[in-house]
Amino acid sequence: MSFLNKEICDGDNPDLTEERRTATFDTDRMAQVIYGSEKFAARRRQITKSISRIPALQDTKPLAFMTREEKITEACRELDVLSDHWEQLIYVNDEEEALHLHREVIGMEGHPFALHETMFIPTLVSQASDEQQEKWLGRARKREIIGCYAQTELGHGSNLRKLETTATYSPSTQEFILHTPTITALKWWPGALGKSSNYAIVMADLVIKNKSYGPHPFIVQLRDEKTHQPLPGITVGDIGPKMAFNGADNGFLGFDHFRIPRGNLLMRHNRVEPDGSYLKPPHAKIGYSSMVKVRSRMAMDQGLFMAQALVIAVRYSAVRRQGFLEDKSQEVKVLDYQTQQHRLFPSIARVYAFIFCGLETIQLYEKLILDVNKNGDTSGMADLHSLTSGLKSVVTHFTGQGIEQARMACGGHGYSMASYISEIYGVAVAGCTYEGENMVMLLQCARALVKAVELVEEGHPEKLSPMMAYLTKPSVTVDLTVGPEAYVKIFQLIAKKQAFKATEQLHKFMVAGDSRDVAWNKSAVELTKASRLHTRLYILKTFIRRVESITDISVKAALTDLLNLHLNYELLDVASYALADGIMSSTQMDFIKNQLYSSLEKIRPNAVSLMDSFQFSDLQLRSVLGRRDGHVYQNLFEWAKSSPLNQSEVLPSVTQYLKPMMEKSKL
Ligand SMILES: CCCCCCCCCCCCCCCCCCCCCC(=O)SCCNC(=O)CCNC(=O)[C@H](O)C(C)(C)COP(=O)(O)OP(=O)(O)OC[C@H]1O[C@@H](n2cnc3c(N)ncnc32)[C@H](O)[C@@H]1OP(=O)(O)O
Ligand SMILES: Cc1cc2nc3c(=O)[nH]c(=O)nc-3n(C[C@H](O)[C@H](O)[C@H](O)COP(=O)(O)OP(=O)(O)OC[C@H]3O[C@@H](n4cnc5c(N)ncnc54)[C@H](O)[C@@H]3O)c2cc1C
Repeated sequence: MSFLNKEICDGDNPDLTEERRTATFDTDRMAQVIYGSEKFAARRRQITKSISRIPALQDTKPLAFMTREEKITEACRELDVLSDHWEQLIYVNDEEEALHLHREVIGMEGHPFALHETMFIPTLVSQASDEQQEKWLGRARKREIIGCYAQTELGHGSNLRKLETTATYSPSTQEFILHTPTITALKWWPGALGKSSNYAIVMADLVIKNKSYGPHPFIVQLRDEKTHQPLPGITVGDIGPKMAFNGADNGFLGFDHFRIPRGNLLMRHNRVEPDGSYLKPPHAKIGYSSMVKVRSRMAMDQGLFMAQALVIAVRYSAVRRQGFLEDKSQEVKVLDYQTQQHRLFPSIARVYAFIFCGLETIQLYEKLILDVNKNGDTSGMADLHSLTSGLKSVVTHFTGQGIEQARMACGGHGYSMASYISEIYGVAVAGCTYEGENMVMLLQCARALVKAVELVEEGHPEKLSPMMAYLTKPSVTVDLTVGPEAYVKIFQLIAKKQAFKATEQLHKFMVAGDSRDVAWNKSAVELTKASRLHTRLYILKTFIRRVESITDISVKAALTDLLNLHLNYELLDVASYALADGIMSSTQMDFIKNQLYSSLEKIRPNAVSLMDSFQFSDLQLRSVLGRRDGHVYQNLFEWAKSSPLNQSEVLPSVTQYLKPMMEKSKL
């Protein structure tokens, strides 16, 4: 059966058309699985089509040739055009549609509303009282004001309890006095803070009558709404160019005894009364919920970053011909090399795995916020925190690796900014740092694991959350030919062993006299290993659950091949643990390897379509190598010709220096 879409393929590179002809499934159906529903997958296509009909939303010149100022201006121009067409393009206030619109039109290099949508509004939704929402949320949603999330300081990011910015309550005036006492207390890094935002959520240490209550969120106006000048008492600016994200004005911010009304402390869960008495929140970490929101989205977002790089690399690998196999009359597509498949296909499997996890964690967060806001029920917070802490660390790490492999898989052209892969890499790996540095977050996940192991050791396995239940599983011999469940069992044993070993090491140091903190630090590497295994087990199980639930037979078959590749690749990747503990034999290792290689062959005919199914437009991809039509070489030449260096034949650097130098040498 062929699922070739004639309309799209006419005039495409015949090598790509051939790939699309061999697909065994319908890419529209696969898109429904990727994007969670038929409705949203269809809406995405509809929005993409509408965007393509608005000339002002097409790219003006390649981003690679723009300065930072030009990138920022271009993003703002696009935002302005978008806001004129907002209601005609998407359902207002639909978060997923808005995200798609931004991703496609503005791309990934950042824009003034990125933090407004991802952290400013979500903080108002989760932390502001009804009265406060009445005052600010509507204005924020209508984009009358632009906000960001200012938490990290020059001296502290990971350790929130040591943030130095203070918000001291003055009962006589019923105001908070925001102050930056030292240079290290300057807010540093917040996206869109430097030049674009006129409001911010500021995390500051709440101080009442000389007592510190720790970091709390405040809404703060930074700039005059008419002139956009910083208000007196505020120092604000851009922190300069970064590895990527250069369309964003990450900023610094300092306060000089800057006064805000009492009502600017976000008071949904805690309160400061006029006399300065403090009402505690129902959970000590409820003020951290905006971070949990972004972390809960990161499996999806990182999956989509890696997907973009892989669309580019897989399509390019199907049009790039180099070397020979049997037939010496024509060079082969590089995608036919086993090494190329081994470089790319496991990452394709991870993309799908991360996205399926992301769909779940986004829903878990939405449910949690509903429970907290409607019923004051915070019981889900600890589990979601440990899950998303592990997940953000694991997915960002593998996404970075996968994108870098995709770049190398494109040979020399991958290194050119025409591929756009270097930009995707730079943007994606920021995720290893933002929303909690990966090691720090793996150690947060480990706290929950150690607690769970201790419960088992203390004879209370019934108190374990479902995610931790595997810690009670007995060791068994497993027959891998049985299918996915057998792989899960082995993975569970490996993860369980590591969790117990790391906890044992921690306890050993404590018994020897170390404090828990010191013992924790001496066991930290082992603890992070346990967190990674625990998280990878979760990802693996989600992948299996999702594939089992699919009803379309051809889509399910294609994803089953991908799942089998994932199971074998993941198990092989952690085989050293299994071998060391005698969980797996070397014969089983050979079985896994053979399964892995045969999965590569099965996936090969579907590779292009597995990536086409993400239905990224060329506008969103911004890649000469990854174009849907596969006309790579002509367009690379056009792209190079548009380089500013090629706008004149003789550059000033030549007339000013090289020519005189050569003339001098002739004398
Ligand atoms: C229409 C709209 C459409 C659009 C809508 C769009 C929607 C969204 C789209 C999104 C897409 C984005 C893509 C691109 C844009 C990217 C931009 C980049 C953004 C980057 C932003 C940032 O980068 S923003 C700063 C993040 N900065 C951190 O991330 C600091 C890490 N640092 C900590 O987060 C704390 O410092 C740390 C370590 C927990 C210790 O906190 P700490 O010291 O207070 O606590 P302890 O360690 O002592 O822990 C004591 C006990 O608290 C427990 N616990 C701790 N946290 C908990 C919690 N949250 N919930 C429950 N429980 C918690 C813990 O588990 C312990 O429990 P136990 O005692 O039982 O073991
Ligand atoms: C692109 C980008 C966008 C950002 N956007 C925002 C934003 O919008 N708003 C905002 O407030 N912030 C933002 N940030 C800041 C970001 O959240 C912090 O950089 C991040 O939380 C890490 O903190 P840090 O820089 O203090 O790292 P550090 O904690 O200084 O990390 C340095 C090293 O120390 C290690 N380390 C630190 N603590 C521990 C520990 N307890 N145990 C073991 N190892 C440890 C880390 O693992 C790391 O290797 C952004 C950052 C980036 C890169």
